[in-house]
Amino acid sequence: MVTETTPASSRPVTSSEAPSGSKIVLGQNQYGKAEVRVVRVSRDTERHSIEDLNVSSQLHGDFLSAHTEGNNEHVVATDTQKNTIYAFARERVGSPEEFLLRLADHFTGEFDWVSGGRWEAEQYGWQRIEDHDHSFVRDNREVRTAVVVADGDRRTVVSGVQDLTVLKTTQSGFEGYPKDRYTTLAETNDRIMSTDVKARWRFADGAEVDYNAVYDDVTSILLAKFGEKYSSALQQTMFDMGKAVLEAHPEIAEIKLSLPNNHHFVIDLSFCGLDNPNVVFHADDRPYGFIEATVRREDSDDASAVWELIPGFC
Ligand SMILES: O=c1[nH]c(=O)c2[nH]c(=O)[nH]c2[nH]1
Repeated sequence: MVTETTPASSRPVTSSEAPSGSKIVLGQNQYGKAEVRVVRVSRDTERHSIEDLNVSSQLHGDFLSAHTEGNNEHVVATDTQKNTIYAFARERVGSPEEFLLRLADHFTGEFDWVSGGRWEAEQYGWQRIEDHDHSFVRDNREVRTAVVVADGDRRTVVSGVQDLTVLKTTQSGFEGYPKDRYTTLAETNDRIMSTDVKARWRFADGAEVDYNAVYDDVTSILLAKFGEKYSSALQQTMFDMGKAVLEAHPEIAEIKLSLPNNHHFVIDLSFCGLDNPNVVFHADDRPYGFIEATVRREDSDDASAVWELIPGFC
């Protein structure tokens, strides 16, 4: 007879029977290599160029026996996934979206049990130093992002931008909001408005896209709309930004925006007898207002399964 020393309730469940009697099964799972930093130098001529990416690969498919039996015959090693990223970069990158689509096709085509996955990239910009052929300075203006979700033959491409910090010194206000006993905020029709633009736009299935050109145009539209007209609230400006992107790009089905309101408070300088007509501000880093929305075509398809794989957006 085996003597029990650990109370049954605190033992890990090692069989497929939970204490409640219901069977324990493997739920959603994915695995791969995260954050493979790959820098590709194009050096066909003396005038070099750089593509600087941070790529993650996650496979979906039949990996049941790896989890439940320790059988790795389906487990394409994460190390192999990393090597594949480097090897594919040897041929070309082109755009993060095309690069990820090639990885998706490779892994789903090469391994029968890989039914799909999620490939993601951040891309960092470099600018030439004074038109130099092979010297560059990192352009930290923003980070470009791309995600490809594969599910069988379906490919969903979501492009994006983040850390694009913008500020306007006037033509922004916030008035007409409800006042209750907790309200202290003064109404204003002249304030600084600033945010770090984080956006993701999903392409309609099967769209033929020049991803680099669309990226440049979408970021220009977002910037132009931020400054263009008087803002009654960040909510209004955000919707205008998203709407303008969809109006200009029929191949985009929807765009999600996630915008912190980087508050700038006017400092009261009366303590030393000075006025302050919106000249000196305190740039507060927290707390911040947090304004998020999806702007979409009314008849766009439901891509909620894809968005579940892209956290951080409502
Ligand atoms: O643009 C704004 N939207 C808000 O919802 C809000 N709330 C707040 O206190 N300030 C602001 N500003």
